Amino acid sequence: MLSILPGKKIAELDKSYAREVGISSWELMERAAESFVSWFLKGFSGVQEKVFIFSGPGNNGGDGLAIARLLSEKGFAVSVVLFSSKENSSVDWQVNFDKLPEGISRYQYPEIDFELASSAIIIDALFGVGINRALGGEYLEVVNTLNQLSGKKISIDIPSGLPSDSLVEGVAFLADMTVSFQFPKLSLLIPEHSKYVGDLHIADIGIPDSFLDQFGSNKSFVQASDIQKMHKRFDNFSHKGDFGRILLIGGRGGKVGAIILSTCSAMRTGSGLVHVWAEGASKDVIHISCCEAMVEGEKILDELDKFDALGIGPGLGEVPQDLLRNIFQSTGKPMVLDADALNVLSKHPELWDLIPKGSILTPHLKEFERLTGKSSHHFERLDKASEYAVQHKVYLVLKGAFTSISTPDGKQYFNSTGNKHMATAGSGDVLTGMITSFLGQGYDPLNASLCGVFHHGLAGEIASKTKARGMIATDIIESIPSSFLEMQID
Ligand SMILES: NC(=O)C1=CN([C@@H]2O[C@H](COP(=O)(O)OP(=O)(O)OC[C@H]3O[C@@H](n4cnc5c(N)ncnc54)[C@H](O)[C@@H]3O)[C@@H](O)[C@H]2O)[C@H](O)CC1
Ligand SMILES: [K+]
Repeated sequence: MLSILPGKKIAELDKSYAREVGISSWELMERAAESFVSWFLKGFSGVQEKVFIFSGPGNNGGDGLAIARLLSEKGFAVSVVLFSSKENSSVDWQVNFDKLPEGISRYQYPEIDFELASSAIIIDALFGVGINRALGGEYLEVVNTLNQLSGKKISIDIPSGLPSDSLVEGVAFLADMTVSFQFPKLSLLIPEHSKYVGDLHIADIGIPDSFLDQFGSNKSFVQASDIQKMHKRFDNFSHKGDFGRILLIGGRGGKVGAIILSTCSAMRTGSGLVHVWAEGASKDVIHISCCEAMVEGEKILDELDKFDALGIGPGLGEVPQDLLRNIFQSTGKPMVLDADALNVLSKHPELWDLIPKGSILTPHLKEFERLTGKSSHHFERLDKASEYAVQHKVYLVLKGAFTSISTPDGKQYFNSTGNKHMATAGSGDVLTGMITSFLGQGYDPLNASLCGVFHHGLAGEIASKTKARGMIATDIIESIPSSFLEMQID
């Protein structure tokens, strides 16, 4: 799992890692440049466009110069645009400046004709995590000009102008892609910054996770290799009881579709037995839509103990708070709370401390707002999510791009899968079914949340390969099995 360190810790990280393994800071920069170039070659090998690299005065600019050299060695037509004099630039910048091969065109800003770069690939190496104020002067001018150009735009480490741990002030580079070193900076994961970041890629520069752990960050970025280790393994003697018996509660009135999506998702996630509590005409509809499920009447609420996990909320509609209160008081087991169950909690804070410890709440941004009030930006929302999780000893899954999972012990995990096509009706109901399924299969609440969120995103990515904008929640469900195959989970 990749620790996410604050920007101001990164210089210290570089220094102590270089000392530990006996390499120079220049060698670490070279690794970063090599890692960027190997990513670049995967997507841009053989393209005819010129490459323009805009290099600022610090080590981000130094990365840019090293990348210029490496790309030129690979045969790309590279130009660099410089801003500071050699003496006013960082030490490793100077080393890389001296290593620039003859074949690279050099321009000292403002002596550059932007017509030359109009359809070139633009690489932004103006500022990285060392930015300490809003862009001004010639940097503001150049970023404004670059933002108008039509070619592909790539940022090194972080789009110039974005601070690594707080909200942008003023102008920043609008990248199509950002290649961030070792781990994503927190700022790259917040919705307000997505238009600057574009597609995010993480370039490994060889600092082991265990080394990053020493810096004691409470935030981590979760990738496929982490998820693989979290899955439970079942053997050939396993029977359906081992895969858990769960109860989903919702689907009243006109919202039966929501609980059907959760039910089918839970089945596809591997639950052995899925029961659904529903009312009236909903019962038949559920039976027809998911014939593997068992549909229950109100009596089942007196037998909650026989279930390994509960998922409450999708399509539940408005219910008296007593329904939740009774459920909370009759089982101490962690459960998943979503949608209308969260709306009841928003109106009745007196229920918060009755929620069984270790339960998983899965609000989208609006539901979270109803629960904890308006936030002025996502950094504040993340802090509130963490506070809520710690205070009420629950897991808070805040849904959206890079869904965050806040834990009762104050940690925060960010998911790496999913895409914009998943912002479709019912997508959240699918997630509820998946997390409840993992919980019922005996995963602890953290692993159930992380695996649920990860596979939900991966299934969405798989489905959108053929469905793109036309993808619907049912397509995500159909792709859950492929997400297991892709991750080699049997
Ligand atoms: N482990 C890693 O991730 C590695 C990252 N590398 C790269 O190094 C940069 C960070 O380099 P640093 O020199 O600390 O900072 P910057 O390049 O961002 O620039 C700092 C430089 O700029 C001045 N400054 C700050 N803000 C402004 C402004 N608005 N206007 C003008 N000048 C400004 C500041 O005073 C400094 O002089 C990291 O992002 C990676 O790209 C290493 O290459 C290897 C390991
Ligand atoms: K940059």
